[in-house]
Amino acid sequence: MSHQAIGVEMPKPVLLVEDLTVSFDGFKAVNNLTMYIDPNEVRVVIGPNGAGKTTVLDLICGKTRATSGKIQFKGKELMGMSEHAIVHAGVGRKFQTPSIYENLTVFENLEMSFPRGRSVFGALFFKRTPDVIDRVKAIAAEIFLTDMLDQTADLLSHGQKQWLEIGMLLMQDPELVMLDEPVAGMSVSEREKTALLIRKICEGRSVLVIEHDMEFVKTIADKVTVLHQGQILAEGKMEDVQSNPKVIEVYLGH
Ligand SMILES: Nc1ncnc2c1ncn2[C@@H]1O[C@H](COP(=O)(O)OP(=O)(O)OP(=O)(O)O)[C@@H](O)[C@H]1O
Repeated sequence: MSHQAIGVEMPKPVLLVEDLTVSFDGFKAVNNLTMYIDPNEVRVVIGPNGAGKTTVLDLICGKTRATSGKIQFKGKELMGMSEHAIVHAGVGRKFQTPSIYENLTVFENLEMSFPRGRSVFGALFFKRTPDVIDRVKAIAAEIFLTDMLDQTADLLSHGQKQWLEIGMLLMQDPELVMLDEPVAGMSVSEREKTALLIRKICEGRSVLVIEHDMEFVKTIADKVTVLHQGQILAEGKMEDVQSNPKVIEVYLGH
């Protein structure tokens, strides 16, 4: 038997985070964090308030500079790159606060996020070509807003605005999508649809989500990482993490 036949082929992680630390005036908000995210994986980061979850996303998207460690995306080091270059490399992030244009239609909001529409010249000479229209329509269908394409965004419900923002990220076809508390403030039915949406968008890309709603986490997560005081307390399948006594003590038991 050859050696190759013995080993099981592991997927190469899309995102590799190793020994990541950020210190704010000596306080380590993220402390020696190592995690790997696979292609097509939905990873959910949970943990108590102040555990460092948002800071991890800030570090990956270049908003905050790490003190030390590695962040590699598809083999490319992201540390030291500008936020813009990180987006360009294929990492999209949705923040908690919406950044849609309320007085533009759903169509226009999506259209503006098409990569060609983004530079000054792109915006000036932007043409509503069939490929743009097709892409806007395809994304609108994914985010449940086909019937709202001609409505201005201010008429959308809170949940629909959140979907629109996810749609604007998807227009750029990122390979890693990061979502910070995507279902906060949503109704039960909007949560269910958001879960479907996340399970759909992880086909062909990876999704990293911060979430507090455990019922929602159960429905979307391939794997869960529990953060506590900037470090990983536990990691694995939701069932295992949920029954982990350490996790119950610091987080789920409260
Ligand atoms: N720029 C900063 N300067 C100083 N301290 C910071 C900074 N950013 C975050 N922190 C601190 O780092 C810790 C982790 O914060 P972070 O927002 O990442 O936690 P979190 O797990 O996302 O919490 P929550 O669930 O409340 O959103 C907190 O104690 C916070 O006050």
